[in-house]
Amino acid sequence: MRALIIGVGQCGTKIADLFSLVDFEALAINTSRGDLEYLKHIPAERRILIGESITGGKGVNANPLLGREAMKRDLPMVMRKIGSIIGYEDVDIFFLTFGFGGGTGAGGTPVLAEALKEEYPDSLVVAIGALPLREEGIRPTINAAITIDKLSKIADSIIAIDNNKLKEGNDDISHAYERINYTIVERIASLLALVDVPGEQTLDASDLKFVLKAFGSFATVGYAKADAGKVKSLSRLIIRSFESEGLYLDANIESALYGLVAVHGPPEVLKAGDIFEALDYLTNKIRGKQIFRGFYPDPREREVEVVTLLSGIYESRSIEEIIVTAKNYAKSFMKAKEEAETRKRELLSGLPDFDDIYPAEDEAGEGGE
Ligand SMILES: Nc1nc2c(ncn2[C@@H]2O[C@H](COP(=O)(O)OP(=O)(O)OP(=O)(O)O)[C@@H](O)[C@H]2O)c(=O)[nH]1
Repeated sequence: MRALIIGVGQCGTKIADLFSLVDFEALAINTSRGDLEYLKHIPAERRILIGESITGGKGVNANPLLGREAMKRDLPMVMRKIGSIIGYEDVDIFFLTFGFGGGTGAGGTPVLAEALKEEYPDSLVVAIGALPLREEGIRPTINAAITIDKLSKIADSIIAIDNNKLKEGNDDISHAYERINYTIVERIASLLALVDVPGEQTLDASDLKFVLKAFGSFATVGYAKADAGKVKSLSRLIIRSFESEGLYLDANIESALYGLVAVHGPPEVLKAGDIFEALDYLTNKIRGKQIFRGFYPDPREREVEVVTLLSGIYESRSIEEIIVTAKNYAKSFMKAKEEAETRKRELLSGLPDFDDIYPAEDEAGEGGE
């Protein structure tokens, strides 16, 4: 299976950079030259500066209108670059990584997603976006809500990562982001690493594409890992991967349409009875009742790793909170704006124009003679 990871904006390019570290094909797109230079693993020729004519390479300061414009202006150059990386072998899935709350990622990602869909209709476009922290204030929430709406009409699935759910205690923010980014990459890389790999019962690219082709609804990746010697019940470990602590989005998994579970570990632990018990449980729990599965017994392995992907989710508290907050804010903002306009009209109405007060230039001249 071929996946191409494209990071947009600072958050997105940092995540793409980690994918590059674990050997995925990745590229980085940003309006900020400094942020592109800061990356460690994506080669320089795969870092694309956009919107230089608008921002001078200095970023868009959380303004998604500028992020959108930057991507639009430089889209031909971006698509040429992507085409040259792809060459003649098809890409199965484009993963676009970005932060929902910023300007470059939120504004630029939907534009790029649409162009990719048009140019590569057989490939999937899956958005992987970090949702803003509550304490960041209203603008990131608005940016996120509008971007969710746009992507839901373009992308095949949206894997939303709720920063609020992954941020722990008093972690300082840059460490928190770093840890969250590792978590995202570890989970998705583990999942992708198990596709098209020989095993007991395997997952291939078409299974993964089937699960992710979910008309722009939400998907979430769960994960659980344990020392093989310490696993008392594999079925409980599997269930843990998709119960709430395993997921990084507050979501009602019962609303999911499709699921996929991959289990990797030493053969003596991968007992069929245990695996089927957990799969039956998950199949009955989700609305769509379709679960794809892959078991990968590996005698060299000492840990058991479970990756779960649930898609077609349309009930999520994390998402609802953002949409409702943005809608309420928009409503009260529009009302305040209307009131301000009414007051302005009332205050200024009845004022004369200059010519009502001052005599015209030639009249003044005549008067002066
Ligand atoms: N998980 C995660 N979230 C991040 C990270 N960096 C920023 N964010 C989130 O992403 C949003 C900001 O997006 P950025 O990527 O920094 O912004 P940008 O797209 O580069 O846009 P501009 O900075 O405005 O040019 C905020 O809501 C942050 O919470 C990160 O490294 N990891």
